[in-house]
Amino acid sequence: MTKLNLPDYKLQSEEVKDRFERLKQRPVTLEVKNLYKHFNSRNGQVTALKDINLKIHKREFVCVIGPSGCGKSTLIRILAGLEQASTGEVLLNGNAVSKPGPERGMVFQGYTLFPWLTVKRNVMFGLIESGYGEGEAEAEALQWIDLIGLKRFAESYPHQLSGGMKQRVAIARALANKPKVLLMDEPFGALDAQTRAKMQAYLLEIWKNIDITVFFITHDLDEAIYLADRILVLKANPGEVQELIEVPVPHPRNPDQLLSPEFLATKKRLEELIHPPTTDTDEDHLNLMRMVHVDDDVGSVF
Ligand SMILES: Nc1ncnc2c1ncn2[C@@H]1O[C@H](COP(=O)(O)OP(=O)(O)OP(=O)(O)O)[C@@H](O)[C@H]1O
Repeated sequence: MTKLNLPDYKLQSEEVKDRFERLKQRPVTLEVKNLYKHFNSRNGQVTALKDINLKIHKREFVCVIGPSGCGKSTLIRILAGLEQASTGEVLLNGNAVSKPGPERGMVFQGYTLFPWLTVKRNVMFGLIESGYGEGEAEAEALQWIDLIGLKRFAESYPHQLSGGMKQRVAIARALANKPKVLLMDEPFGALDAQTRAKMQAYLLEIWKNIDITVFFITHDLDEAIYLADRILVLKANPGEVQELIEVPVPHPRNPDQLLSPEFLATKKRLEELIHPPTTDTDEDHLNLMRMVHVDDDVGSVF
């Protein structure tokens, strides 16, 4: 097998370097400071998050990856104000976050639409809650429904929509309240590969056109690289920052870049971080010895 000669994932073209320079000059929208989260469990205290520090700039797209149990969902729930930090703080445009608020829209994996409401009513829901009158909320909701390409389905119910369409409505519903930050916890995790790819392109298109900062959890390395400006890699037990990677893939993103050297170099680095090579255990050696002993031909393979 030919070995690919990949560049260092830290190597950035002038174009990418310039983009990060500009990005870092934008105001900080979301800041996490010295954040710890402990849970009490039957087996004692679990430190789900340890000393997390992070500054996310206006209109930045940050993806979060890490092994199961590294605290991704706990972190996004704290950012959403659904969970409290044990110590440390979260600041949104300099103000401490302690509960959910309209400046943070949320889209999670399960289809969280109200099944008894039409698409239009689902999108209107948050607007009515925040004080819009019926007519105004309807006009605003219809604009968002149009933007997500579901105008024909405004009067449909969630069960009449495909998975991808439901998530588009969930995105429209979150964005209708004009949040500053969109918090997404594996929003495309339940979709088939083709729909997922469409949703990624679609999300990037929306992000390009509106003033929104995105914090996006995923298990899919390609998805993280394709979408993110930076990727936050967490490790487990305790959940802490392992690396914050500046994705060296230029914008605008397109699916052809999935095979570009900088994309593959970033993926290789993420794989090293997420799935470090396992070392041989005593057990592996025992099994090998057993194989060599029982067979006359097997031995020649080694
Ligand atoms: N309410 C809770 N009570 C006790 N422990 C919890 C609670 N919520 C999370 N934990 C623990 O905190 C750690 C982080 O959990 P969390 O669900 O945030 O991880 P995750 O990275 O989102 O995992 P996954 O990728 O599997 O969804 C785990 O050890 C989990 O068992």
